[in-house]
Amino acid sequence: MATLAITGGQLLRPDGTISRADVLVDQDEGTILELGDDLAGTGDTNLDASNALVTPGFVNGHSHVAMTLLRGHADDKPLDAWLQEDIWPAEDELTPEDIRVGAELGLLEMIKSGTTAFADMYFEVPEIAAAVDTAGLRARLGHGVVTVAADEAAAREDAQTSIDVARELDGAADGRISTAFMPHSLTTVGEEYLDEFVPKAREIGVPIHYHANETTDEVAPIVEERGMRPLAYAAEKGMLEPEDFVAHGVHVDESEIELLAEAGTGVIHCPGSNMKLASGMAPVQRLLDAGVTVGLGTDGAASNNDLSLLDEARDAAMVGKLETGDASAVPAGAVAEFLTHGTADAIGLDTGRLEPGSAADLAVIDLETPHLTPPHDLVSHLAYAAAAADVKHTICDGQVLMRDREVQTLDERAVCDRAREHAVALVDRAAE
Ligand SMILES: N[C@@H](CCSC[C@H]1O[C@@H](n2cnc3c(=O)[nH]cnc32)[C@H](O)[C@@H]1O)C(=O)O
Ligand SMILES: [Zn+2]
Repeated sequence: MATLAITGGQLLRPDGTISRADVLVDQDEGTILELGDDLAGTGDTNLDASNALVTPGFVNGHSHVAMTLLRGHADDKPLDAWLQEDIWPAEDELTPEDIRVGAELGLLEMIKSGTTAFADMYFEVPEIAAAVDTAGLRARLGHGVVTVAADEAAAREDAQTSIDVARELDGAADGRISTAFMPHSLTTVGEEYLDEFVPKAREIGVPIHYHANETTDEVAPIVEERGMRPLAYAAEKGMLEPEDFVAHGVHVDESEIELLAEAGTGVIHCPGSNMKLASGMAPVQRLLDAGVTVGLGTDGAASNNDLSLLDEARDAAMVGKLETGDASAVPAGAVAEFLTHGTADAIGLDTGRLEPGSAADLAVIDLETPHLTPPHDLVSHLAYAAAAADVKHTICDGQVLMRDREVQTLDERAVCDRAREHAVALVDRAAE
């Protein structure tokens, strides 16, 4: 058995407290063997965590990782115009190789900012899975279905692809990859396709993930046409099960909050994207008060514009206070849960807690820097002051993905060079 010891650090425990502990990892099993006062010298390899905070690897509950190629391509527009005028035309030009290159760039950024697990909706998913396999992260992947502009044959094929991808890739990358059926949203996928394909997702036993109630423009047509709130419609379509999770949930009313709480369906809060596209402020504290499982996501890099969950954590705390007018809303402890097991639970991945037997997915945050001094409260630092560049080691499934800020599984220079070339060529093609 190969072992790894992470020694000298302060450890974020599943109950949200922080105390001194070393960690011993079984690298073959990818699990934590032991937590102890003095495990220095017990591992085959050692990572130094002195004057550092050891946390579960961060979990990104909603992303479109290959969209890194479109970072900075279209800014300062609302959702509908942004998608229709800029993003979808550029995405029409994406080749499978572009998606592989964009995914590698996104995964590089995730590793460098302490993220070890994520949920992702995109297309050419086998390319993304291959990148995840190489990079070493854990993921729940799915093919996003859009039927609005498609004829019936193309729409059914798109939905069938989402089912096939979910079936075929589940368990890939030595079990680090799981999947979901991913209709894009309740307004971009026709009812007949939900009726046909939601039961197929249930048959193969995968969760359903979709964008919901992101903007008022998405809520109004459903209320008008059907006389019911979008999430009541989702429940009627069988898309509000405990394993399912929706992105955004910005414009949800009390009846929908209750539906989510009763169903046990998770909500992935994406405050950066919601602010940038001016979509609105999700009622996160009310969701928490009602008992809804809330996670955190960056959304794609074209609406954020980075994939760092530490930025997202601070945004979540700040927006939570602004939305309620109450400075005690969405406190640091809640944000620490969003970063770790809160989001893992929402997307159904068994990670986010550091205890013997659990997944060895960890991030080590260097505290030896002015903006993380003094150490009154390290949970506060996690929520309000830490940044991506403070992450010095990242471990997933017992493997060291980054050591001393040096990524081990991807060649940083080569990935960035390739991404630059592919992104420039892509935007040129889209402009033709
Ligand atoms: N099969 C579809 C792709 C769907 S993937 C998921 C889609 O979600 C888009 N997307 C990214 N961020 C958001 C968001 O915040 N709301 C809605 N859609 C988004 C993204 O650009 C991508 O087109 C097609 O071929 O067009
Ligand atoms: Zn999205």
